[in-house]
Amino acid sequence: MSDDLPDGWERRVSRSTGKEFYLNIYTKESQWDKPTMAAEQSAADTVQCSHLLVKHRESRRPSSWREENITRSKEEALKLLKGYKADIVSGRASFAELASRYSDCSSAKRGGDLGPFGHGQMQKPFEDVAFSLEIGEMSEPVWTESGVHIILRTG
Ligand SMILES: Cn1nc(-c2ccccc2)cc1C(=O)N[C@H](Cc1nc2ccccc2[nH]1)C(=O)O
Repeated sequence: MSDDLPDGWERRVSRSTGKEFYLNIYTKESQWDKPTMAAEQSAADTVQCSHLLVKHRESRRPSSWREENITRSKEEALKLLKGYKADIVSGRASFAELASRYSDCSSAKRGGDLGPFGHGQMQKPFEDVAFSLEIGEMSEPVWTESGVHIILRTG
């Protein structure tokens, strides 16, 4: 066990950003947030999701690749997100098309795909809904400190 890390985790530094991150030595999954529990020893407990995030002026970081200074209200963000979901459900647009165009997350460049992740890697409200979805299922709006999301489980 590293000095102050739970069993199974190692501290690493990102070559691109110089930021510290944490590596699960068993599953090779990485996360920005400092782990609080011993690392899972099986990759079985992971899901893969895409999401479309709409930020608002109270978001943890009210800025994105789309808009340097995000000033919309929470109510306006939710209204936008519900409109995107309606377009996806109706078949007027695909999830990836709208996420790549409108998501305030940098994963927009991958159609909203976040890749596989396990417990403890994403903000808890997001994780709880992501792990509750069946593959192919889309969530209702989910609030995190980043903003409001719709989540599509893909794996
Ligand atoms: C968790 N994460 N993965 C990526 C990502 C993944 C694949 C390719 C490019 C970026 C970006 C992020 C991220 O935290 N982005 C934040 C916004 C955000 N906050 C989130 C909270 C939960 C899940 C996804 C989230 N994305 C930002 O750009 O301000």
